[in-house]
Amino acid sequence: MSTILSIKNLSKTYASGLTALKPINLDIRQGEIFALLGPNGAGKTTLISIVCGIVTPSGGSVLADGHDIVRDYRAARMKIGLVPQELATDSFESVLATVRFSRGLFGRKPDEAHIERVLRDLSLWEKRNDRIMTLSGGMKRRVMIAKALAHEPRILFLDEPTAGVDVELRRDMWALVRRLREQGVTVILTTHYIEEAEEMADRVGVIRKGELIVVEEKDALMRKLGKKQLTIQLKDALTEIPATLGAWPLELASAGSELIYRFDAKAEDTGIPPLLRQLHELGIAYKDLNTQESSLEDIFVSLVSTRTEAAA
Ligand SMILES: Nc1ncnc2c1ncn2[C@@H]1O[C@H](COP(=O)(O)OP(=O)(O)OP(=O)(O)O)[C@@H](O)[C@H]1O
Repeated sequence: MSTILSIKNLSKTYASGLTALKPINLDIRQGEIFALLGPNGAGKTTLISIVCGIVTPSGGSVLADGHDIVRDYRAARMKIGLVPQELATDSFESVLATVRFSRGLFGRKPDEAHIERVLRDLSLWEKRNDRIMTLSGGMKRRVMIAKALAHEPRILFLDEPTAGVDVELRRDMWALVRRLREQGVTVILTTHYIEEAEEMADRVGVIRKGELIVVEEKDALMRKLGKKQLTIQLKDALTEIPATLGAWPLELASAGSELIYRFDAKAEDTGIPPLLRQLHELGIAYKDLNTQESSLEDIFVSLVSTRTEAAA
């Protein structure tokens, strides 16, 4: 797969002296959905803002579809659509006029068929003559996306696209992002909802304190770092874990009625049969067993917290 966005040694130190990005290297592939995850203040918005020409980098370079974002700003910017975190709301303009205007800003020739397709895709066609200020928050968010797509960008940045939106709109957004990918648009999204990255992303990048600490295929990341959990529902609750089970990484839960065993999902030998045998020998009876895979959220939290400890 070819690279559509190439970020090399990109760094940013704000005038305040705060280093928001340590040198970052990242290649985004044509047509992928890439989720950029990180705690508050990690540098996600700074990274996006540099690529979109809103913030000046302190060092390094970015090529957007082959165009340098500084030297060849206009051509690079034409390739990129940005849906920012904040909604630009109180406009007296109609939806249609606003979206048409956005296209014009990039020097694109009018294309009513394209604008109609975008508005229909976002369920905004019926509202095209409404003034933006009269729309609901969810509809305004759709307008922001329509504006970002008006000039037919090849790379779309969505900064926290579903923050504060209802479940229905979130599902709609996910469907839209998938349709965009089918049309060949590359999507880079930041999100605090790890579930969203788990659902949508082909690859995941984790940024922490201005440093990209992980870039991986989502499935590989989940396989590699994923743990499984076996929950053993006991017939009779325990007050403590018997000392003879001390060698096992066990935890008591639900007031002693559940025994939790975490194991490496990729290991050949899970350790479950000997554990169950030992429970049997100790006369600890159980009524049910179930296993669960750790979510991307568990992995993310453990990645970010491990690094916190390492940095401390
Ligand atoms: N204009 C600015 N001047 C000085 N420091 C800034 C500026 N913009 C951001 N920062 C700082 O840079 C760091 C990274 O901020 P950034 O907004 O990129 O993080 P983020 O990962 O997008 O966070 P969030 O998830 O909260 O949006 C933060 O410490 C922030 O306070």
